[in-house]
Amino acid sequence: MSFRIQPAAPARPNRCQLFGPGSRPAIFEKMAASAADVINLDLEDSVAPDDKAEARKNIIQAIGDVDWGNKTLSVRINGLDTPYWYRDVVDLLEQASDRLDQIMIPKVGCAGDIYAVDALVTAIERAKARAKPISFEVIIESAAGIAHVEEIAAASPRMEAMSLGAADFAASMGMQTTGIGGTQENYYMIREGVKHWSDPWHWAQAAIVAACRTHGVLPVDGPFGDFSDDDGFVAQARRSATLGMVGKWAIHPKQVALANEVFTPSEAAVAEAKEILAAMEKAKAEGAGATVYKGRLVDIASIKQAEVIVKQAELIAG
Ligand SMILES: CC(=O)SCCNC(=O)CCNC(=O)[C@H](O)C(C)(C)COP(=O)(O)OP(=O)(O)OC[C@H]1O[C@@H](n2cnc3c(N)ncnc32)[C@H](O)[C@@H]1OP(=O)(O)O
Ligand SMILES: O=CC(=O)O
Ligand SMILES: [Mg+2]
Repeated sequence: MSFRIQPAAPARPNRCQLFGPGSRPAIFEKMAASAADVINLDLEDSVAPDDKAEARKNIIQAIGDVDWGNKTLSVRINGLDTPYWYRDVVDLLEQASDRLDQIMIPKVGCAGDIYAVDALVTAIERAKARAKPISFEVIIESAAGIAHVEEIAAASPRMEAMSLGAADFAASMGMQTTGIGGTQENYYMIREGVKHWSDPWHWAQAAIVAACRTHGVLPVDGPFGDFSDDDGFVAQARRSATLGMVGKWAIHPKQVALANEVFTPSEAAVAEAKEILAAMEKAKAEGAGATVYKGRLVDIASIKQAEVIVKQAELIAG
């Protein structure tokens, strides 16, 4: 371990982030009633330019009027390359109730993008004597974003979460696909005439996880566009969970239960983790740093691995 201890990420469940367009207020109550840990009301790409102002009003009203329970409530503002974002921030911070927890900043390309939003948010919070500071989450969805991912993760104490946005990421990278996440037909290796598909999102996800874990930020997998393909969603989510991500977006309500299931450690996984901890306690009492569990090595690093699973389960159980 480096001299610097790895900071813990925020201790709150983030298994599923359910999105809905701010221009579609009829679904807000349904979103609130869902089993998602995080709600993302959208002002950005699911809202047409002519509807931006109305969507802002809908969201500001719903933040105060709807019972969001104990969910993390977040609004995705427009990107810093648009004429909309400053008005999103000003109106949300000046007019929405303190129930708003978080702002999601899309298409971040460098730490300076976060600095700009932070400066504006901080000024309004001071002017309005806002009781609860707004936290930030960002989307890595451009070549610049992934190139500067670590400085972005470190950009502000407000930073709580970072998602991979597969759709815009693919476009920015010039990838030959219109699919949003998941298996890509042409990304395969071939051996003895048999195709073996590989994962084109893997490296970006791993870079995001490393940046997030270095700076105490929650790494999250973004959208999976084909909401008719449950198996594809689950396979993508399982890969993300295995890599260290804590949750995934749902762009349709049917994806919420799938994400919650994948990102909640199973009873069997928790039981095994606890058995490893017990085996290591016994080894320690006997003066050993390593022992054998089910025919395989476990040692002091295994304690940390097992604790990841046990702590995650405890966090979700509340
Ligand atoms: C690449 C990105 O940036 S992704 C993030 C931005 N995108 C978004 O926010 C899109 C979010 N999703 C949606 O807008 C919608 O789910 C759509 C357009 C994909 C599909 O909408 P619909 O055609 O209404 O879906 P469908 O008919 O299957 O809806 C089934 C039910 O779920 C409801 N519903 C649909 N979407 C949502 C949602 N996001 N949250 C809660 N409930 C929803 C519908 O109102 C309907 O309810 P009902 O049974 O009471 O009538
Ligand atoms: O905003 C999300 C994306 O995939 O793009
Ligand atoms: Mg996007």
